[in-house]
Amino acid sequence: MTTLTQQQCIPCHGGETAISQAEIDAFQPQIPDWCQYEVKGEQRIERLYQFKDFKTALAFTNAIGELAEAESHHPALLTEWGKVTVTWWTHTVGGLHMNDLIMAAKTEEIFKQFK
Ligand SMILES: C[C@H](O)[C@H](O)[C@H]1CNC2=NC(N)=NC(=O)C2=N1
Repeated sequence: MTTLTQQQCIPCHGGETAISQAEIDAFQPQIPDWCQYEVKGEQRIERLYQFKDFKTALAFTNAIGELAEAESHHPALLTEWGKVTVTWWTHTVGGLHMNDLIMAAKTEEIFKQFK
């Protein structure tokens, strides 16, 4: 089993396929606080992070934005007072790709710097 944080995202240009539920289940212990759900038939993973104020939530949002640009894989981010909801899925596969699991694990690493 490879460590998600040590992997890099691959560019998705279309033609890639979604990962299987068995693969998601195998990696889930590395991202235990993320929940998987479906929107219009597409799988996504999501986690809510909590912060002491809006400014810190915004700084975390920007740090995740920097990560997204560095890896060319981009989340949905909802920033509120004291909260950021991070959602990962892959538009080009219409569901979950390894990129999403990698990015969830890397999001966890960044959150450790905000604790
Ligand atoms: C070439 C580049 O990697 C692709 O356009 C990326 C950009 N960021 C992306 N982010 C997400 N979440 N899904 C994608 O399919 C996607 N495609």
